[in-house]
Amino acid sequence: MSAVPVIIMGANGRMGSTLSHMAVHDPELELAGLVERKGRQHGLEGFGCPVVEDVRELLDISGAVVIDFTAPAVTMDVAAKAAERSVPLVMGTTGLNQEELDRLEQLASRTPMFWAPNMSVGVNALLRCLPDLVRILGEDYDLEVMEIHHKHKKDAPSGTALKLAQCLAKARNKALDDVGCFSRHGIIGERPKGQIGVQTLRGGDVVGDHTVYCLGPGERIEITHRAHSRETFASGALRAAKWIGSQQPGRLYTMADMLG
Ligand SMILES: NC(=O)C1=CN([C@@H]2O[C@H](COP(=O)(O)OP(=O)(O)OC[C@H]3O[C@@H](n4cnc5c(N)ncnc54)[C@H](O)[C@@H]3O)[C@@H](O)[C@H]2O)C=CC1
Ligand SMILES: O=C(O)C1=N[C@H](C(=O)O)C[C@H](O)C1
Repeated sequence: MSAVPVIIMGANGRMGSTLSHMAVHDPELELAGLVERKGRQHGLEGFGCPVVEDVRELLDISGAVVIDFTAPAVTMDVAAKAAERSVPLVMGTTGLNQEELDRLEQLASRTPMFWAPNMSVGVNALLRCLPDLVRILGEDYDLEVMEIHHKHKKDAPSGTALKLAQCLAKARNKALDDVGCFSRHGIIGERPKGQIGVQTLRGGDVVGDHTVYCLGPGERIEITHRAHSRETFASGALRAAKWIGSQQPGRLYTMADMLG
């Protein structure tokens, strides 16, 4: 089978750089092009592929897949351009609002698209198990999610923490918008039954930690996922890049679809 040509957005970013270094050593992939802002392109010429500012310059590459870990406005822009040219797209950007996610669903009718707020196998395995845990524990266990990330992260809470909390709420047939609590300060009174707390810590160079707490009478469960390096996320994204090209347009695919 021939190598899948990949185009990497934000190539000098923390994720873009990890993806580029991994893709160039993967025999099933061909690093076909890099996209980065003017003034941030230093060192990228060393990859030996075209380096551009506008992804449209690369969308004619036959069989190409675009990978995007940048920022919401950039992701929405590249999604529109990829849809226009029917180029498959894998996105990991977080901080997208519901309107933006709805727009991605619409654009996915024109080309296969994949989005996941966390591309690690571990977090996605946890998402699979949580509904059973919540159902078995019942309503007497208070549910909280806590996340820690490096000091450069721009969005809060993390996309993963939101996804975990949405999963917990859904397991109780609730919407996170109705039961989520995103900050506590001052005389807040007793914790309302059924509330799902989501708390954010920021500092240092933490790659990404997430803990789900189930706090019950006489006991508690704490489940923690810690990413040891960004390669964990990048390997999920590169696997998605190899997978997405053979999927039909029509919906926004995610890790659960790929992992089966
Ligand atoms: N889904 C997942 O598994 C993961 C998601 N993320 C998310 O990925 C996103 C990026 O994270 P980082 O790599 O840490 O950020 P970063 O700030 O290190 O990298 C973003 C890169 O995008 C570039 N960029 C900005 N505008 C651009 C444009 N118009 N065209 C091309 N490049 C442009 C920036 O110059 C920068 O190099 C965040 O939303 C983060 O939450 C991060 C890790 C894992
Ligand atoms: O910005 C990051 O670094 C990460 N972002 C993702 C998120 O918001 O959940 C995934 C990962 O935890 C790293």
